[in-house]
This record gives sequence, C-alpha cells and structure tokens, in this order.
Amino acid sequence: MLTSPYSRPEFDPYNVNDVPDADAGNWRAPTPTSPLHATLSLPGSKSLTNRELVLAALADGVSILRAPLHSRDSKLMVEALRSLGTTIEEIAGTGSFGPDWKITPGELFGSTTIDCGLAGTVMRFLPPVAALALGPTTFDGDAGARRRPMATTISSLKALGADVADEGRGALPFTVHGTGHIAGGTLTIDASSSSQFVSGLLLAAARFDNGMDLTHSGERLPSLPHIEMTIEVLKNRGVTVESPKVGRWLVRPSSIAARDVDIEPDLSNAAPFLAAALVTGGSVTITGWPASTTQVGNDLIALLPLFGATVTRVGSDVTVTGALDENGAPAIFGIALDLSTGGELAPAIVALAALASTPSTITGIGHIRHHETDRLAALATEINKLGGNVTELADGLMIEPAPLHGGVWLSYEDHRMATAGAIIGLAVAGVEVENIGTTAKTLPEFVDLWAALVDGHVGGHMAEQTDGLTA
Ligand SMILES: O=C(O)C1=C[C@@H](OP(=O)(O)O)[C@@H](O)[C@H](O)C1
Ligand SMILES: C=C(OP(=O)(O)O)C(=O)O
Repeated sequence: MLTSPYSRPEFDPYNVNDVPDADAGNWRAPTPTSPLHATLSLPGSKSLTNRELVLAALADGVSILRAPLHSRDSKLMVEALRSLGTTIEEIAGTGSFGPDWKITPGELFGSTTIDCGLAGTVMRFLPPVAALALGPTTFDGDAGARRRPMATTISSLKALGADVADEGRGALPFTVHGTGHIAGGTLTIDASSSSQFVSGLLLAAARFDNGMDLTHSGERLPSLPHIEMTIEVLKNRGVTVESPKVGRWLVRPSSIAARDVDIEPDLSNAAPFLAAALVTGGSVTITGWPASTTQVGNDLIALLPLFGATVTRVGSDVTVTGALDENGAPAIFGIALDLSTGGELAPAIVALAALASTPSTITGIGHIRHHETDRLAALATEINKLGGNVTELADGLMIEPAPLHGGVWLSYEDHRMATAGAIIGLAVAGVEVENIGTTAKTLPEFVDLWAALVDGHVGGHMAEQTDGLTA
C-alpha cells in the first residue's frame, strides 16, 4: 500500500470537516528531473456513476454498478438517495478502487435534508427526484455550493407542477415539497450556465405523469457531450430521448429499466496524468480507455496533439508522449481553442498553456465561472501569482508565455484547480498546493497516484508497489 498524509487510515475524504491540509500543510508539488514514464489505471467516472445511481434509484428493479467511483461526490449521491428511501449495498467487486454497489429502489420519501457538498450532479440531478418523493426534502451544501446557480432547477420544477420553497436567490438552500408525482409537460429553460439543468430533468422525466417536452432557449448550451451522456445512459435503460433539433428533447412517460452497468474510468481525471507526459517530455499510458464513450475526457486524444504530443492507442491502452525540442527539452506549443463542449477539461488545458512556448487563447468557457469556483478568475490569479501572464476574457483566457516561479497555489475548494497546480509544479520548482485534499471530490487517490507517477512506481518499474494502480 502506498501511504501519504492524505491516505492516513483515519482520513475520511467524504467528511468535509476532515481537511487533510490542516494536518499536513500545503502539498509540495513534485518537480521531477527526468521525463516521466508510467502506466496507470484510474477510478470510475463521476458523471457516469452519479447518473447511474439516480437511474438505479428510479428503476423498476435491482441494479448493480460495477467499478463505480468512490469519492466525495459519489458518496454524497449515495447518502442522498439512501435518505430518500433507496437501498444501496456494497458488494464485492472486481475493480481496484473499492466495492461495487447493489441498488434496490424503494418508495421515495422526503422528510430529509440532502447535503450536496459542492457536487453539481447532486444539486442539479436530485431535486426532480425529490419532487417524485412524498414529503419535503431540503437541499443545502458547502458555502461554495450556495454560490452555484440553481434558479433554472427551481423554476423548472415549479413550472412542471412541483412545489418548491426557496429564498428567491436562485440558489441553495431550498425545499422541494414532494407529492409523489410531477405533472411534467412542455417546458422552456435557459441552460446557458450549466448543461446539468437539462440532464437533471431528463434523468427523471420518464417518471413524470406526462413525460417532458424540453426546450433550451439561451445564448449558449455548454457541455453538450454531458447531455449526450445522459441520453445514452437513459437509452441503455430503455428510455428513448428524442431530439428533433439541437436544444429540444422529448421524453415519454415510461418505466426505467434496472441494469447491471460497468462504469468507465474517469477520462477527465486522466487529464493531469496525461499532461504530465507533455510537461516532462515523457510518456504516460492510461489503461482501460473505453472503445467508445460519451465522456468528454475522450477529447484529450484530439486536444493533446494540438500542444505537440503524440497519442497512440493499442487496444484499451492510450499513450500520450510529449514532444521534445532540438535540445531534448520538453516542448509545448500554445493553442487557440473553443472548449465550450469540454469546460471541465479547462483547468488542465490552461495549466499546459501556461507552460507553452507560444501564446494560447481558450474561449467558449464563460460558464466555468459557475463551476466549483470562478475557474477563469482562479486560474488567472494563481498563474499570474507565479509570474504568469494570463488575461481574463468574458468567456475564456488568453495566456502569454512567461517564466514561472514557485509559490503557494490556492485551490478554492476546487479539485481541478488543485490538480492544475500539480501540473504546473511538474515544471516549476517550489509550487505548493493549498488543500490538495480537495481532490477527494472526484479522485481521493490523487496524491498517491501522482506520487507513484513521479516516483516511477507504476507501469511495471517497481511491480511490488503497484497495488491497485496498474491494470
Ligand atoms: O453532467 C455532468 O456530469 C457534468 C456536466 C458539466 O457541467 P457544466 O455543464 O455545468 O459545465 C461538467 O462540467 C461537470 O463536471 C459534470
Ligand atoms: C464542474 C465540475 O463539477 P460538478 O459536477 O460539481 O459541476 C467538475 O468536476 O469539473
């Protein structure tokens, strides 16, 4: 077993009050002196795990989730569904990162409070489920969660016939007074600030009395692959979502089928590890890469070559190899990119851009100001603190090459800000990431996997230490 202050046995990554940096101080990001070569496997996808949990709770029988993600976000979803009346049992699994889950739907009852933590999937996917439950369900979360937009969820539910008591701020906390059913019907919403407003409604819509005819009307619709993912997981459970045009979805009332589902590895969480290949001029292989997927992390295969990397694929192994300049040093080229479909990849992409030798402009990501933190402001602030030259645009960032130096990198309770700091630390000595434990939101194993990556403890170099890390 690998050990670090962040994997001490008593550390509970799901407990917001158990903050690892309080014990361990800032995390000194490792700066290797030679190219990294590693092979590793990653835990399950947050987006798939939390969708399948919701669908399993609404399904017509018992479902099994194989190799689900065990992290703060998925734990919050499990606890929330349990408190609404779903039985979720741990069963022995074949995955390297924790047990499987057996999910038995139950009659849904409110009279509970749901802690959303900082999980967008919990705060946007569960209110429609709570409206299908009998009794009041109060939603609240971290301080940062109270700043995330929820108005579209609240107004949608009211328009579909549910009773929601909120403070009129369009934010947590609020209470859904469930009556056991939702009328459903025709609805127009503005999902410009998050695709999760659409996904949350689609996931439950087959259980609405009249189904749903949903139209998005707004200046943009971000993260389309995540809506595709929602449609795909519904299809697998027998629910057809018709989409007669972009921004309109029809769901007829029907049951949702129970299923045994294998959860794919989280490809967005592959981003920092694959970025390490570019930053150090080495090569990193991720095992278990699905042959076809709706995960937007799959776009890394096309995005990383824009920075100069080479990507190869052998079976389910995807390998990224960094470019080298004429002196044999790592070479990263700047890019111009509209990243509107893959906003959750932005922190890793921007970290790479900050280490590139030519300028980059990343646009189409105004909505990531509403993620765990205002990611445009946070990235610009933290990179500039290290000597960078990043300019905030309304919907993106402009990044000019600049020599970076060490310093404290703040995480803003944002797992992807923390991992972006780790990426920069690979090239810049003396980067200390505050609250690295926030990576537990989707990847509690981050520090150990990163240490193994840097120390060469993965990929067969030191096979006896690869417990749970390699395929
Ligand atoms: O539905 C999902 O699982 C997600 C949708 C996206 O949200 P936004 O549309 O708010 O970007 C993504 O960024 C988030 O990490 C997960
Ligand atoms: C935006 C993200 O999370 P959430 O599901 O909380 O929206 C993310 O993981 O990058």
